[in-house]
Amino acid sequence: MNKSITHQSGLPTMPQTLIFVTGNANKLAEVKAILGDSVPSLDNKALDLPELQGTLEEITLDKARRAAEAIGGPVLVEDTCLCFNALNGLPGPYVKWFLQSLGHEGLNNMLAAYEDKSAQAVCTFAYCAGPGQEAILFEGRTDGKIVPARGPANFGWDAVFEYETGQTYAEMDKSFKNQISHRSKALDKVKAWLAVNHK
Ligand SMILES: O=c1nc[nH]c2c1ncn2[C@H]1C[C@H](O)[C@@H](COP(=O)(O)OP(=O)(O)OP(=O)(O)O)O1
Ligand SMILES: [Mg+2]
Repeated sequence: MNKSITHQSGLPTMPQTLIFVTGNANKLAEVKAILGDSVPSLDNKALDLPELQGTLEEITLDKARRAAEAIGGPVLVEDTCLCFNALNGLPGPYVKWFLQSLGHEGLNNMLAAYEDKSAQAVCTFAYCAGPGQEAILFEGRTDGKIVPARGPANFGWDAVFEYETGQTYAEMDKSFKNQISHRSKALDKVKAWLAVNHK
């Protein structure tokens, strides 16, 4: 159970344990590696929450609300998008379903008609203090381009996303990915905010 600090007003604020809710073990491993001991109160819960359709902000805010209701306390969630510039940002938040149906080759084929293979990896974290509370967003973006798969295929679209070094995310040392990734950029903002607001 979460313990909470009580303000003079009597309203509970900033409970000590923050639950990161995700159904994705690879995301969890990266979040733990990036945050290290900097957020000692972080725990996690494996739940695959239903996701709304809409903008990435709407989807992540709604995901946070559902997570806070499921957990009954403060939560962190994140939603990851892969946005193809030639397709005005699609598949974006729907990349999970495109990847599941079409695979790495299908993601490449989606861009066959376009010269522009550039893409952005976007990670949006949301913090929600509890059921019925408004969530706050933290976004990180990394530019790259879509290439035929190279490297281990064990995490989503890592093998088809090439960074400016010429390596795909999948070919990188994990520690290097965790320095330059969309997720690490978003977590820098989360970390700074938690340091002030969540003790
Ligand atoms: O760094 C990444 N490198 C490669 N692929 C990635 C990355 N991060 C997420 N992904 C994949 C997982 C899923 O196919 C889609 C995002 O969908 P998304 O809903 O955010 O993730 P999910 O459903 O697996 O976990 P969650 O329970 O946190 O919603 O992109
Ligand atoms: Mg999901």
